[in-house]
Amino acid sequence: MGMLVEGKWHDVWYDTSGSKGRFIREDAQFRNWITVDGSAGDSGEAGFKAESGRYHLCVSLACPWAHRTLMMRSLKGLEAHISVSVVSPIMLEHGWTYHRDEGSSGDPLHNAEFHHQIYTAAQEDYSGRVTVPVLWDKEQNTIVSNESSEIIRMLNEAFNGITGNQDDYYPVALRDQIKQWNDRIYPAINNGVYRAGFATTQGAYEEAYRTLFDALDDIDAHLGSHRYLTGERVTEADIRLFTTLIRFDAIYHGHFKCNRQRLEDYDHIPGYIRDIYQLPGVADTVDFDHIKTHYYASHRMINPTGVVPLGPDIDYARPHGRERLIAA
Ligand SMILES: N[C@@H](CCC(=O)N[C@@H](CS)C(=O)NCC(=O)O)C(=O)O
Repeated sequence: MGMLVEGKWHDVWYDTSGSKGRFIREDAQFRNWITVDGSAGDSGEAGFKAESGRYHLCVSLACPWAHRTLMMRSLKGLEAHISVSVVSPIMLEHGWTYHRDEGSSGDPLHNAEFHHQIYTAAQEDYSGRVTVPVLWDKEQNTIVSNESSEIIRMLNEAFNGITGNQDDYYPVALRDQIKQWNDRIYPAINNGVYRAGFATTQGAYEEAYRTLFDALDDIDAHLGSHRYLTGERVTEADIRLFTTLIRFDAIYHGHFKCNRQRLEDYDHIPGYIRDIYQLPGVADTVDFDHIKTHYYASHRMINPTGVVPLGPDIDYARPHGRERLIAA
């Protein structure tokens, strides 16, 4: 774990000393947009036009933020149009790497050994965290975006003319509802599990834990009468929630101390997880080997031995029974 300072790699863990032990996630810095016609917006920088074969995603199969982009790529039928490389699940003093012997696909873009080389290839003097996902433009040789919430919106709408896939996970009529869910779920759940797991004081941990389970309780109750968060159709809010939920019992419950209960012990959340898991193509984006190896073997500050637990043994392919909520 580390970061770049003016293009040079430094091996440092998250600094919580100025925030009373609270983990604060840094904002992503590359925030450009792919559009249908490549229009650059008002700021005048070069635009990014949706084209088949031009863009590439660098992901970790372990990372819930990167997982959003893989899910959207799959649901929108973009596999043949946007290529992917996968980092090693083990992230230690060099940050994310492309070590093939540890399960990485290698880096087809620059044959880089380290993911931070992708950042300095885009911007020589980059300062900041070196995260996945990264959406890379092979034409301009630069990073379009390293913010998953924005990448999934681009994948949802910019490539429809190329794929013919018109499925809309961010429909205009549901945007207010989606925003309300995202605004609650991001701090309390997506980032909430990290706030619990990376807290370095008892108070910071307890605050995150309570907020997390309050939100999960509310969602479980909501899902008792709604198949998906906004009702009858899957939206980006479900995709964003799913990537945290699918990791919860295997990782966050133990490793991040989110252990009031397992998600499997809720009434409605387990069926909801399986419902999304069983959407076409989604199961193929879930890799528990990478997920478990990454968290348990990389966060040596939390798990110094790096030993990876064998359980839990949960069958996400078993029937979910949630079709009944559509007719209700
Ligand atoms: N806001 C970013 C966050 C991405 C992120 O934090 N990814 C984690 C992996 S789960 C990462 O790469 N962390 C490395 C680091 O912080 O040094 C997004 O949603 O894309």
